[in-house]
Amino acid sequence: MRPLIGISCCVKAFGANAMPNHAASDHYIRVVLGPIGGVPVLIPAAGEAVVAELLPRLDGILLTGSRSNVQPLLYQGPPHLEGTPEDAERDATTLPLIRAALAAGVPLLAICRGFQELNVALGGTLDQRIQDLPGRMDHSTPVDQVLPKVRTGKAHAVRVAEDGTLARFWSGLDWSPAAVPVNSLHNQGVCRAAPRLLPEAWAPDGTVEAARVQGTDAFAFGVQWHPEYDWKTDALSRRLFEVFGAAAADRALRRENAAEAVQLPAVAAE
Ligand SMILES: N[C@@H](CCC(=O)NCCCC(=O)O)C(=O)O
Repeated sequence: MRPLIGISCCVKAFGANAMPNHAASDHYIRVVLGPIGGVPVLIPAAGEAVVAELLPRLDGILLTGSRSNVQPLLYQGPPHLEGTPEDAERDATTLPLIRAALAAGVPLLAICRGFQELNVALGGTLDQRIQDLPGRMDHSTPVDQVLPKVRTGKAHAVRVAEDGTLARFWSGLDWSPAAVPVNSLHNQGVCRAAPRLLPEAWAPDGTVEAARVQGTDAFAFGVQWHPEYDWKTDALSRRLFEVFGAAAADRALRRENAAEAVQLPAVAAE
């Protein structure tokens, strides 16, 4: 049985009359079907009650990137600059989803906005426009930029902790912890890391680029970059998804065994 991987959706207005749609990019569907080796299950941005129903049936959670941003009120931050996109319904779904997934030991991989959500869900705060802060780099992409290479190409290098979980995921591959090239499509980033979030990779300006969640044996990891865009050509991106997929497959097996164990007494009684 392939693991069921929940994918967080945004609420986006498009189509006839710009009606609201619950949507996730095709890249996330392809990466679940590809190196993760699972079956994609879209999680609508429909709030906590749906999370409670869905989570026990899932084997992994993939938190997606988005042009929208976590509402500042959720981390006691100053209001966004006018025109900064938010998605309150997504926040009302993903933050409880993250806390519940960690409590239940459901493997979780968080990408870009998902990584920022992970930090906020666990009590951290965000910088809203890294490019405006003194001494920091511009990690963003112009919104009118359509060249595919912006997503698949590399924008800067990150330094990776040599003794961390990311280094372990990548063991046996050809890479150097001093400089791993990544793409970059964000304005915001971790300001104060949540107490349970342990940073494991940094951009040259100190921006946290990857972190693991402490206090759980489950796979619980986030990256600020976008491995979903280049896993076909980048072995490090691909490996990240494969390790997550293996953790989800393990959970699927345990769920299946537990379901069989529950059924056994009933069979014996017949
Ligand atoms: N809006 C946040 C999060 C950035 C993010 O998740 N970007 C995804 C962009 C996807 C794409 O354009 O291909 C921020 O700005 O930090």
